[in-house]
Amino acid sequence: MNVARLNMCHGDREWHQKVISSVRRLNEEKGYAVAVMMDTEGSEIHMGDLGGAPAAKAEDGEIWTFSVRSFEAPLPELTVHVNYEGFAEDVRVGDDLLVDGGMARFEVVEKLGPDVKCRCTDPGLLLPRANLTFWRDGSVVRAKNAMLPTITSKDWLDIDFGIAEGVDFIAVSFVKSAEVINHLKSYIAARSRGNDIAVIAKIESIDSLTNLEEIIRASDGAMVARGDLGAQIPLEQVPSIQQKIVKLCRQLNKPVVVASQLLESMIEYPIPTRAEVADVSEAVHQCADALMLSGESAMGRYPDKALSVLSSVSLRIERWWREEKHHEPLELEDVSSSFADKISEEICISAAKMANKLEVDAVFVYTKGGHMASLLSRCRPDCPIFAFTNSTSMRRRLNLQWGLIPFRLTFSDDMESNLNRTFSLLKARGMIKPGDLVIALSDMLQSIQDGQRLTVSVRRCPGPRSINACASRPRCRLRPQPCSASSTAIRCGALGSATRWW
Ligand SMILES: Nc1ncnc2c1ncn2[C@@H]1O[C@H](COP(=O)(O)OP(=O)(O)O)[C@@H](O)[C@H]1O
Ligand SMILES: C=C(OP(=O)(O)O)C(=O)O
Ligand SMILES: [K+]
Ligand SMILES: [Mg+2]
Repeated sequence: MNVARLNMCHGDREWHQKVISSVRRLNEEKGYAVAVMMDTEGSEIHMGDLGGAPAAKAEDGEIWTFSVRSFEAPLPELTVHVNYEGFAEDVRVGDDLLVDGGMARFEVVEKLGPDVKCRCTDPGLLLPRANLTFWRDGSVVRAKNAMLPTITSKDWLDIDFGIAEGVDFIAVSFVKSAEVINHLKSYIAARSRGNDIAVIAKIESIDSLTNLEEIIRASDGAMVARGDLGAQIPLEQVPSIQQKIVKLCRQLNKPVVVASQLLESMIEYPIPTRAEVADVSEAVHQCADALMLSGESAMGRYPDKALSVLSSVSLRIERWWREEKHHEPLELEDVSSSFADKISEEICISAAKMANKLEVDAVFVYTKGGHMASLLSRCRPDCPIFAFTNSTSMRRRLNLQWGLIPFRLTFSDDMESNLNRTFSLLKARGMIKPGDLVIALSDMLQSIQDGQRLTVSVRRCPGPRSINACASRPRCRLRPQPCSASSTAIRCGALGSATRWW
């Protein structure tokens, strides 16, 4: 895994703090760079805790009470609490009430003050804190519920917690506009004392689709949060919207995560369905930056298996796609706003083209702010990109982006020494071998080399060549790491040519 997501809908801060400490400890002990992403709860409408019961079964035709009243455990029979006070006002008799996007369905039959009586029309299992949406005439109802804030007072406390803990990413649930992203970014800038936290917009509501481009422009990345998205729009629209968001993010040079239900059946079974494997394959083929598990690793029976399946399927698809040269090149539009940036952008485009044409074994990029690495990742070259940065937090952050294998390196003013040290570092890890052809580029060379625009160089890895130099040493970053009850994301694209070493 490359990123651990903490979903603030579940667990308390103390619990999340323990997960963060475990990730930190593993990073230190094993030299990993697993990043932490905190994910806000937002104003989602959901059921209560079912009075401590793990689940409740709703049968066809049963009349259930959905109430905004609070109850002492145990709950009265066939009754659930709803967390949103305006619920009874917003719904109308005849509305459809969907639990978890349709895992169970009810029809509203009567309203009695704070209580709403509903008849079960699709029987199913109700899980604690399950999401609720109500539908009228084929669309999700947007009444007073649409006015709820994107970041609630509880979310602000969670965000303060995230800043204090030094998380790497904050993912904002149910984003409706770019303003909320801008607001959060200034809030973070004022409080995090130079420790930049990237803000990821979760695309999972109708409003986020209406304002898609401005939201993504304002954010440092996006997540196609298909769980809630599929509960807000007709399901058949989700695949095309996923494709559109992934493409748009690449055009705008923002990392994009495809999330939810990738291997859903592995919550219960040790192997995925064929359809799930095809879904993973599609996301990899679309060149998404990262794929995210949720229930599979948060509460499933096979969290580590699910992660290995996600990793091995992605590896296989990437290898196939590279060997067969299956990808259609995407015409990249300009992203740079200044001339200096434009130079970096053009260098990256040329370097990626060169890497593919010369069939080099790797690209090295030396970057302090991460910009050059992300511009290179955007070109999706056919080889791994080893990114060297002088900060551990930037290293973790780069871990989300397609194709980047980030390392921390104390930069010296002498670029030759930087290069030699990185050759040694990667040789020692079996990631390159003597004789390998490498393209090195940097967004620091300009200042180091006193104005010379020497930013791209083609090298061979020094040392005696030996065919078996890197034989069969599995790379430690691919071993699944323990991660109880949080979501996990893996980054795509970094592993292609490395797989032949297995
Ligand atoms: N920290 C946690 N502790 C216990 N259960 C969790 C935790 N995180 C997630 N879960 C369980 O895993 C399911 C799927 O996780 P996720 O997609 O993150 O949440 P949700 O379904 O609420 O959006 C949740 O519905 C919940 O039952
Ligand atoms: C990733 C998602 O958000 P969450 O799991 O927080 O509901 C989703 O809805 O797909
Ligand atoms: K959430
Ligand atoms: Mg969601």
